[in-house]
Amino acid sequence: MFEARQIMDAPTTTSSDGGSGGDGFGSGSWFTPVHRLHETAADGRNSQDPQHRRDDGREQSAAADDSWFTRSHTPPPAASASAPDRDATADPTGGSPYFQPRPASTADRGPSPDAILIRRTLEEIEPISDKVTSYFYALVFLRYPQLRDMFPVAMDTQRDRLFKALLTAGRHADDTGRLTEYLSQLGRGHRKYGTLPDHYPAIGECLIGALAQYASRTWSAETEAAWVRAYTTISQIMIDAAAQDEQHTPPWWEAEVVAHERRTSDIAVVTVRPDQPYPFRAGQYASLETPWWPRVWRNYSFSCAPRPDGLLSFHVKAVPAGWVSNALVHRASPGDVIRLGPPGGSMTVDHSTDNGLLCLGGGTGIAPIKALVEEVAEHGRQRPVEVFYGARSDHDLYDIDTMKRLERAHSWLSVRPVVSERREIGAGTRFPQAVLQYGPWNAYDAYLSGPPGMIRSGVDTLVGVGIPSHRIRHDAFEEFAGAGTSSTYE
Ligand SMILES: NC(=O)C1=CN([C@@H]2O[C@H](COP(=O)(O)OP(=O)(O)OC[C@H]3O[C@@H](n4cnc5c(N)ncnc54)[C@H](O)[C@@H]3O)[C@@H](O)[C@H]2O)C=CC1
Repeated sequence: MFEARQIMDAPTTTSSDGGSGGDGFGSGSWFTPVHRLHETAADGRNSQDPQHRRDDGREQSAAADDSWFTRSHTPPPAASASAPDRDATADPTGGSPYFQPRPASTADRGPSPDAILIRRTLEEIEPISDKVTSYFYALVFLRYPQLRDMFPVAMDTQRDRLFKALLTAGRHADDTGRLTEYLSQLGRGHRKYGTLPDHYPAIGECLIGALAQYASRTWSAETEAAWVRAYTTISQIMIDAAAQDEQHTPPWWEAEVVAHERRTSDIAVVTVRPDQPYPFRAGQYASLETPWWPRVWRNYSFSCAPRPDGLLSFHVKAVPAGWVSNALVHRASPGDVIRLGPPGGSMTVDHSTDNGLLCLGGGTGIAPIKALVEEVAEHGRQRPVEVFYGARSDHDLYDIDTMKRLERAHSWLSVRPVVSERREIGAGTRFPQAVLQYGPWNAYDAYLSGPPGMIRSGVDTLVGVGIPSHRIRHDAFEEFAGAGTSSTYE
């Protein structure tokens, strides 16, 4: 058994300003970060202010495992670990040997030695991941009790996020392009939690400690060294992205609720006014924190394109045990102030093509589809946009009036409600398969938003009718993370 603390002299990346401080985080440890986030954010908000401290990795993956909102999934980018022509000087990985692009000839031979070792660990712990997660957090809170305040009081659904994000990053170790994009977004998103570079060594140490404890069959000095290299790179990418972001963006935005419209007993359209300009694109999402559940963040897609008055809207459905969603639907009212994290996701319109847009929105998944339609309208170039709006019942088509209004205003837009469960037996239409009754879709890009099952089945359906997967966009729910159950996201 290898114990993380026995390898304090493991490879480190040091810098004059980034060494471990005397605050108990990673002192004398490894994974030393290069960049230090400034104590005071660009907007003057002090990330050390206990009022404003945010949980470190606890929601590490607002990007990582909250299914649909994880990060927008665009098909695998061309860049990968095997890209032979990568510009080494622009390498955001800091030139780690772990992520060194391999020549195509060797890349073709399969995963790197480190990736093989990491995958073996992951395979061993997968059946007992619950235990490993608990042990990991026990280590974090025991060894670094000062980190406890950064996590929500109740860890329930938050519990495995940080750990899953770390494992996810490890799992995709060889896919440099996607991993860098994922980790950069993760690093930027962590600013709202008050995460500092000095926190990373502590988390890394506990990660290795938990893995060493539970992956005893496959653990070895080589495996440990592979994980250390991986984590060093992972944290460096996140730290660098956060430091860069800090130059021009606040860690979070305060936003006042200016309108709260109940559409059904459990769905509300919430409109907020951010305290300063909030740049985003239609199709993206933001994480929201309410005053009632500090440090609990959930992601919601914007239901509007950027507006001249700067207001933002979200469609929120109160789900069972959904702390944030229930608060937003049943408690929030004009005058309340919530917090917004930075925008995330890449389910955005590609304006470089004239392809039509085939949009599938299921339930509250219609929100970002409406935003995409608005952006196409504002862009001015007429492209066919075909929206299929899936709901279980007529009652659940809570936004059909708005969508139909948009359809009347734009000749290039068609909106088709698809109701899957009707009173009359056999009267419902299957969604998303309903698109098969129309088409052809080969000159369309597809945008999917809704429950994970709908997205999976939608992707299968669309690939089946000939839309190549690189032209199908949706927010990822499994790409870099353990799939959430419907209770882990709102
Ligand atoms: N960017 C995104 O992808 C967004 C995703 N969402 C997610 O959308 C979901 C909305 O929930 P509800 O409004 O309760 O939707 P819902 O459960 O009522 O389903 C909406 C539609 O999807 C279909 N559907 C559901 N599960 C399916 C499956 N396994 N296979 C095929 N079709 C399926 C239903 O038949 C219905 O037509 C939530 O999970 C929410 O997190 C919400 C907003 C944005």
